[in-house]
Amino acid sequence: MANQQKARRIAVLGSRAVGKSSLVIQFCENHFVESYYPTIENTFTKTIKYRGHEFSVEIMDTAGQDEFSILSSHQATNIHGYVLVYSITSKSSFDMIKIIRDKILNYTGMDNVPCIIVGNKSDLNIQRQVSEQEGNELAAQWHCPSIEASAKHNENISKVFDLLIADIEKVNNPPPEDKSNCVIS
Ligand SMILES: Nc1nc2c(ncn2[C@@H]2O[C@H](COP(=O)(O)OP(=O)(O)OP(=O)(O)O)[C@@H](O)[C@H]2O)c(=O)[nH]1
Repeated sequence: MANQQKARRIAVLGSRAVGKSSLVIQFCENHFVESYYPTIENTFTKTIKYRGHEFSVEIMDTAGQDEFSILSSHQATNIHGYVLVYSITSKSSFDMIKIIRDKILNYTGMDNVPCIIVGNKSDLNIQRQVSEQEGNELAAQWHCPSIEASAKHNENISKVFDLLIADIEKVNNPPPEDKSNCVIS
């Protein structure tokens, strides 16, 4: 049973041109696309190993969101975890992931969902508009991991998906409750 693959669905969301497709293509196909082609929607699959288990992961690369776009049902439901991407060079893209997460929570009716905050384009430090601390503070508020990455330089890209799978598994297989403090009267 240990070798049986578990299927997981991940959606990658964020503003336009923050590097969602670049990040997914770097992860699944190991190359960087310099040119910019706006995405409508694309799905990729990849096997990820996490703690001795193999996960068959379907990654949905979505069109860039703005405050007026509406999540489609398949972007918000039947998804195990979300990669919320902003660019460290764009404060508005950072603000957009807060709007997107609110839309996901509204849509799913959940208080929290497994996700990871990704500050992409970390190679463009000179154009930085969002500090690493701002990303970390938001992650602390949402109880999720955050990471800065560069799809261009393939920095921290596979870590994004490892951390998200870990966050998803925390929800699906929570550690056993510590009953040591139970008092039976
Ligand atoms: N310097 C740098 N450029 C990047 C990086 N990631 C993506 N880009 C560039 O940013 C532009 C947009 O990248 P995409 O991956 O198409 O962005 P997207 O978020 O998928 O865009 P939409 O499909 O419109 O939502 C492209 O020109 C990429 O080459 C990165 O890590 N560093």
